[in-house]
Amino acid sequence: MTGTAIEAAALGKRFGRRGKTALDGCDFRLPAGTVCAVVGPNGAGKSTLLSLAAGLQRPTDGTLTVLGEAPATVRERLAYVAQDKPLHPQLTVADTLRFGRELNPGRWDAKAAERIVAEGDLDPGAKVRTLSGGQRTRVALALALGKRPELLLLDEPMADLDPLARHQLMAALMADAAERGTTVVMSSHVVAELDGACDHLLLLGAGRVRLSGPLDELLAAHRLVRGRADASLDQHTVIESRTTGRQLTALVRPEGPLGEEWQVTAPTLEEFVLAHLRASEAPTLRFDGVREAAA
Ligand SMILES: Nc1ncnc2c1ncn2[C@@H]1O[C@H](COP(=O)(O)OP(=O)(O)OP(=O)(O)O)[C@@H](O)[C@H]1O
Repeated sequence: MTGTAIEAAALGKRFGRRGKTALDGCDFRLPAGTVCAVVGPNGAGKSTLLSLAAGLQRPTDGTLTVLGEAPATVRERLAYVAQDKPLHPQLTVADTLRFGRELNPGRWDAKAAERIVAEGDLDPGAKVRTLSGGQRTRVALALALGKRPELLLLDEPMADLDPLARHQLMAALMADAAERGTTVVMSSHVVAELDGACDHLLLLGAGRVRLSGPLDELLAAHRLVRGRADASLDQHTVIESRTTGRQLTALVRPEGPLGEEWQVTAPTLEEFVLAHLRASEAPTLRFDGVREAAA
């Protein structure tokens, strides 16, 4: 699949007249067919962005297009799993999936949905209200995948799953997305669960885009350096540096060759993301083809 899955231009969302600004001047483009991680500290605007993309809220500034259209007009082509995973508590698991089929005539994939449920050993006759948080997550993901969406929006989908279930569901989700070219946009606080799964990153901080682009390009623009605390990194953009005794460790965006006084390695995804989360003032970096509007 080619084209753009989501595009934001000067996107803003404010709650109430004098209320909180959740998103402010966000510009980014997400190509179709990618698996994108949305990362950022609490309150950064991740859930707001996902719910705007799902067409459940409207921007107060700028524009957001999803699959080339206004989000509310493409609801049939996307699936959204909210953080609280609202399901009907009185329905059984089987009824819930039946409901999914009725709501999605002509596109419901019963096999895909039933497989997700079966892999969790869920009793199809069990009422949703009797399920654990993790089991409900599984049913919500089954509903979402059964819909055969072109775009899957997942808000911290794995938060209440045990590590084995998380691993297994993540693998099932990624295999399904790869097979069908589904675009997946997934917010998460667990960087380790994104490693190997995501090929794109959108890092938000205080409602603004701080990193946007293919993960490999973003990572390749950074180096982890170790050296003497008195050596200079003046020529480079230092994202974060720490000094322990006489030793300095820093994540940098090199602006030229790094001198021989530095021991240079590629940062892991975790090192890269954590450094950016800690360094909230680091300059924005994007490789998504979007030219940032003048501040
Ligand atoms: N319905 C609302 N009314 C008022 N303020 C809101 C509303 N929803 C979100 N906000 C505010 O907008 C900001 C962004 O919230 P959002 O839930 O999008 O952040 P988040 O990045 O998803 O956070 P978390 O990681 O904690 O889930 C927060 O300051 C929050 O208080």
